[in-house]
Amino acid sequence: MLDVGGLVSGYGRIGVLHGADLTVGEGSCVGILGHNGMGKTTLLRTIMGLLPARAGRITLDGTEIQRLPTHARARLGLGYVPQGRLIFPALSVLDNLRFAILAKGTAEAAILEEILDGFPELKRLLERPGGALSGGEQQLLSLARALCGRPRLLLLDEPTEGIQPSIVEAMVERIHGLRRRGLSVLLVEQNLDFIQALSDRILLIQRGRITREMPPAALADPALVQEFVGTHA
Ligand SMILES: Nc1ncnc2c1ncn2[C@@H]1O[C@H](COP(=O)(O)OP(=O)(O)OP(=O)(O)O)[C@@H](O)[C@H]1O
Repeated sequence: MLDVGGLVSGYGRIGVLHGADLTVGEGSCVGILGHNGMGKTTLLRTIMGLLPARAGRITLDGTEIQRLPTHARARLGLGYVPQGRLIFPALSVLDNLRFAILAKGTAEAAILEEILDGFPELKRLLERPGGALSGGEQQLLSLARALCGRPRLLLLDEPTEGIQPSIVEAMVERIHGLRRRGLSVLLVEQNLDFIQALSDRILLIQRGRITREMPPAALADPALVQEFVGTHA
């Protein structure tokens, strides 16, 4: 479904991705692991069109999208949950969701009902300002917002960062549920249990390139984890 080849991007004169290659098959979940600063967020932002690709190709279901603006990529089925839950803190939960639906331009009531059925935790918080939610609740809102666009492939950037274990479990359940309904996922994550629970394949990113692929079971090997994951570049 997603095919990325030779992707190059960065910030100003700083190169970050130096020819990244990866694929995500229809209905599958691919996890990306790597030390801090290796380019995981940059990879997702470039796929979503928030950063321009300087070279390389991004193909979604056979259509080249690397030159399309972000909203066109969203219309073709890409959804993005950025790191750090970029919700509107002053808007209520309901208005945060409405805003996302407005951006999609589809019938509000039907989508709202569908989304809230999947997020019972948010249903009782609809009038509360987004900024007054706990970190985990904000993360669920951020996920719910991305789903308002009815994506077929979801790009998830460290969804468990700074949230309590019970919400991590809820996120795993939620994402499993979405996958059962056919959603594909590209997941950047430092939480090894989370990435192992969700991914069919795990890719390692080192200095802006995908250098290795491994099955999720390989994360049981502490030496391997020590070598490729962690906080030091
Ligand atoms: N807006 C920016 N301007 C300049 N350099 C940036 C910018 N954002 C990120 N970088 C640099 O690009 C490199 C890759 O950053 P990126 O956020 O993609 O890494 P990451 O693998 O997602 O790291 P982390 O796990 O810490 O989120 C880093 O060296 C970072 O300092």
